[in-house]
Amino acid sequence: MKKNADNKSILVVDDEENLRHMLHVMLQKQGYHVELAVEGAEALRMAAQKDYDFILCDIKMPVLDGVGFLKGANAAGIKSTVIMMSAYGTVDSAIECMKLGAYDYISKPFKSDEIGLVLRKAEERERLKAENKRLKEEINREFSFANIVSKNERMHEIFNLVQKVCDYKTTVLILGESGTGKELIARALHYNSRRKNATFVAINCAAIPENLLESELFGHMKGAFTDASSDKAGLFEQANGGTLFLDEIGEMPLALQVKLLRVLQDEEIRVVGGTVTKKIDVRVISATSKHLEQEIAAERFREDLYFRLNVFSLTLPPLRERQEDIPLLAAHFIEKYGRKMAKHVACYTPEALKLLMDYSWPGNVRELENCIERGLVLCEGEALDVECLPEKLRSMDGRGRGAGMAFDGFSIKRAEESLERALIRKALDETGGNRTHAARLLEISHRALLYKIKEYGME
Ligand SMILES: Nc1ncnc2c1ncn2[C@@H]1O[C@H](COP(=O)(O)OP(=O)(O)OP(=O)(O)O)[C@@H](O)[C@H]1O
Repeated sequence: MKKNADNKSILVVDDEENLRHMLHVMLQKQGYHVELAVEGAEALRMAAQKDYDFILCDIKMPVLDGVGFLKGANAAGIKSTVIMMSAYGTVDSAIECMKLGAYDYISKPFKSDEIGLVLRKAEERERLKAENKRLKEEINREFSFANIVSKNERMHEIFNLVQKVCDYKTTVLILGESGTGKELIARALHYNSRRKNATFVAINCAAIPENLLESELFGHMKGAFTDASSDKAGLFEQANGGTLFLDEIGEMPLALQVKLLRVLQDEEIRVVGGTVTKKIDVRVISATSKHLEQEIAAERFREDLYFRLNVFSLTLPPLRERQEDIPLLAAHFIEKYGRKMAKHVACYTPEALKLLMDYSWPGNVRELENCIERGLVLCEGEALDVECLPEKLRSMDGRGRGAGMAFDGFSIKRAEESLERALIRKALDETGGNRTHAARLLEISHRALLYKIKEYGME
């Protein structure tokens, strides 16, 4: 017979000598390393000393039967996968064993193929469990603080706050322009908390049509509306025990804001079309790039919900206010995409860095990440160079020409900032970094220049 068990260990527990012998021979042929016990108490002693992959255990035995063995195994924290063998008349006990944590049961008498099949199913489950564990660890690593890059003081204050608040159920509101890392911080809050083994569910409130958002969040009963052909659990239920991230909360329709407030206060949901309420334990993190105070003034956002969400708020600075992060983030993304594309790009050239530093990044870290990913596709050398960067960055030649073009949006304030930054850099270049002379060239006071250098993080 083909060996497929890869020398996995198995403990056979049965008081019938013939069956023990038959299983021993058969399982050994299939490649298992087999050991034997005659009843539950002996099996418990053996399993306490050695981690068997599987335990094949009879239900009816003298001294300690299968049910007693399972109870003892649970109490001793034995993690082996247990498969029960039930004889005629012990099916009820077999079901009790499943409730106690046995993986499956097989009815006696059985054919060798049957036992092989159950064991292979159990092996597949073990493989999936291990894979799941590995993926969870990978996710935990991905959203650990080590992967959130910054040396900016304000960002470090935020990391400290995240660490302080992550284990509490306190609702957190994350503010900041698009692409500043709000979702990344929300995930860090979840994956560094006691909730990390439960689900993190994210929803973008702006991306779901208004009429579907309620059922998406709270679930619906079959027939609640025309398309509700079956019961469906909502995101709150999926995130039970974990975290629900409500992105673009500023886009939530007013009618739904009332319902969300009630859920946050009562910690229970009512599914659409249902009559009963369900208790839920969900930590809610919300985020927006809008000014919610302005939304409240315009009567588009409820003040009471704002106070409920804003128990603890974190404001992420835009990338243009933490320029010192640009080289770090660029190196981080070069490493990340270099690895993904299997390309050995070590770093960036000084000229490329200058362009990255001069640009105002209206799309913040996301825009920088996209720019580096695109750059790596084009890059043929050891270092990311100017020609791999998008035209909009290159059109700023460091002499201030086209500086306004570095800004993609419509905000006059941001365009002015972008132009000011480029002119300051140009003046500093021209004067070899002499701030007094640069201020003179710029026709502003020395004090004003120092203030602007600090404000734009150009030190
Ligand atoms: N400090 C950082 N270190 C490493 N990667 C970052 C950092 N900040 C943001 N990123 C990356 O930038 C991208 C955008 O971040 P994220 O989606 O969290 O932004 P956001 O503020 O939620 O954007 P939006 O408001 O548009 O949803 C992501 O791929 C994220 O991993």
